[in-house]
Amino acid sequence: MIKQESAISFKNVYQTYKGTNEAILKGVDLTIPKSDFCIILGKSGMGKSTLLRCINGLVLPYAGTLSVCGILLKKDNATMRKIRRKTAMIFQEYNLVNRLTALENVICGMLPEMPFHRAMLGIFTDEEKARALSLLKEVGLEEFGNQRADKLSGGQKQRVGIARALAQNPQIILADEPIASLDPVTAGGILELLKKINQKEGITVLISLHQIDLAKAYGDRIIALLDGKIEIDRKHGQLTKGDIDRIYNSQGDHYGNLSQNTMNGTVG
Ligand SMILES: Nc1ncnc2c1ncn2[C@@H]1O[C@H](COP(=O)(O)OP(=O)(O)OP(=O)(O)O)[C@@H](O)[C@H]1O
Repeated sequence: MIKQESAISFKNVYQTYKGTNEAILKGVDLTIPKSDFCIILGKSGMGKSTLLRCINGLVLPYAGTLSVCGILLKKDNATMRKIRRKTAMIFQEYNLVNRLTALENVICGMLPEMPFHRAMLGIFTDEEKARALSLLKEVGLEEFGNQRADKLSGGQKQRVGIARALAQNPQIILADEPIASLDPVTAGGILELLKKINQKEGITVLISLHQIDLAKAYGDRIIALLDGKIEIDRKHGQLTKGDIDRIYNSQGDHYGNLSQNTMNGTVG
């Protein structure tokens, strides 16, 4: 078997926030190979967002090692810049600039690579505009380039968020509850799009979700955080009811009886 290079590698990683006594991540060991499409489950507050934020250096572990695309995460600007150029984030609330058009929002993904004066003055080349347009086409929004971001629907905004992420030419996409504000059909469309991008371009995709049914439908791999560690790590189709019990009903029952709501619906 050919050994796959890893995109992300956590080794015994601990993380905490300032002013918090207890660690959030307590010895995370996790290897994500290149081109994985991996979904992260876990009860609210278990550290899914924290795990994603560690990967692009928004928060830093205090112990253990974390490598991203072969680069060891360290608290120096040069390393951070390198890692941030390889990782793009997609957010639950889209984080678009409302007063800009869809096209301009996509171009925002290219700003780190642009000369400072052009980025400051908003002077974009025809090539950059054409690339942004082709990315809008890729996410199905070719005709919405001139639409202000605040005039788009939630699903359209998230598609612009995905196009903006792609404009960064990332090797890894980190999506933090990207469908939490969307209806089920639109949500499925967004996961479908991320899957297509993963398959077509080989970009590693890591998504935190609360929807077990969608995690099972789309995740090639499903991991779950519990008490600061990776409690469950399953390939597509292997997640069991017992796993779901462990993820959501351990330590007393925060969510009522497991049964119906966690097997099929949204939890969090
Ligand atoms: N900036 C912060 N400062 C202090 N504590 C924080 C900060 N961000 C998150 N936390 C705490 O860290 C823990 C993990 O939060 P995190 O957002 O990573 O969990 P999550 O699993 O993504 O939750 P959810 O599913 O509700 O989004 C929580 O107890 C949260 O209160």
